[in-house]
Amino acid sequence: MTSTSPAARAPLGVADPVRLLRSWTPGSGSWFSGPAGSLRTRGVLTGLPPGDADAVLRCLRDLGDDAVAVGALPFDPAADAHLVVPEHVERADPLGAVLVAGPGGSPVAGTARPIPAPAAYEAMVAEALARMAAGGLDKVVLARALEVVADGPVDAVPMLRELARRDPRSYLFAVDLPPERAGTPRTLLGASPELLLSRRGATVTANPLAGSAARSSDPEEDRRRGEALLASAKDRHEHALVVADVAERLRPVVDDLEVPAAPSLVRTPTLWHLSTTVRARATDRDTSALHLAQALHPTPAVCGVPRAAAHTAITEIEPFDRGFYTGAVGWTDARGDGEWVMALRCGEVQGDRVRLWAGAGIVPASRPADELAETGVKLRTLLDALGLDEA
Ligand SMILES: C=C(O[C@H]1C=CC=C(C(=O)O)[C@@H]1O)C(=O)O
Repeated sequence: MTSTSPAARAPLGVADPVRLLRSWTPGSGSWFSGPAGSLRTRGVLTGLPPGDADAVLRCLRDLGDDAVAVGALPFDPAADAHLVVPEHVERADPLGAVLVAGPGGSPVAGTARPIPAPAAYEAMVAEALARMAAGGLDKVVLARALEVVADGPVDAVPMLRELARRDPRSYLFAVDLPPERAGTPRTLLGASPELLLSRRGATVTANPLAGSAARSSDPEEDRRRGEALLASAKDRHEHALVVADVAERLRPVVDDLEVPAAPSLVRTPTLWHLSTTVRARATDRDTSALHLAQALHPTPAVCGVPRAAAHTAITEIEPFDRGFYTGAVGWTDARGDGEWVMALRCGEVQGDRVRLWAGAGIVPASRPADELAETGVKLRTLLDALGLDEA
């Protein structure tokens, strides 16, 4: 069955996930795919208040039971979110293991400038370690960026297909952002491994990740690296800080919180991560997925502990504004259901520019060279989609 329906009125259709992916073009709306399904939106019925989850839920309820809001939350909770009610919404099964056939497109020709230079990123990590030694900061996530300037306009379509081809089981997204230049679409696209929060009926799920190790092409070495990550005291500590924060912030707004005592391993094509799936029951119909996502964000997987000190350190140490990177992308609907995914392993495409980012959690046992290398591996997700070698 396939249908395209006005978001606010008719039931949502169930379409072919590959067709939905193939239907996406920059500026035409947004596209999401994850283990629970795919979503493609078109047009804008109305914009929404930038950060007010109560007002968003009220507005969706006024529009009808099937109304959906989609968009992106910035890293800085004080900055404006970008949320819209689309004109049309289609849903499909997860892309999952579905083969996304076809060539990914030719490599982008151009230059990539690291921001800051690699040695300066190591100095940033050293600065964070000095702040930790001085007291008052237990963990901070520090990011670096690559600014790609291409020889012509960058086509986000083959990039998205290549991301999907390489990792169809990740949380894939292409979100329309408000253009900075009239007539030039601006898209945030990526393949994130991390679910910030989903709510389906009463079931609430969060899946914090923190603690990473590069994969190896040799199966034996790859397995060894995964096991070493699971046994690493430094990474277990980095991870535990995130899980504790997520549990503490969810507890007041949910029932029956279940937090596993130890993490497990998850993998992307390039990295192993420590992962904990937190489950709970939502009891209040006025607490939507957006409310819950905002209650958690920014978790120490992207900010740090304590949150305020980490946020200050990020603002003072990083040489750029993160914008929507390390924010969240996703949707919430009139019933309060929704899914918000961490905006990681992503890039922003606009005209002839692509900006990509990667960060790493810094704890007192971190070493600058290791964190630089880890961010290099994380940048590969988007560099591979662009067909570029630089990291
Ligand atoms: C900040 C990023 O990853 C976060 C999510 C998973 C693992 C992380 C880590 O091990 O440092 C980071 O906290 C990023 O990919 O840019």
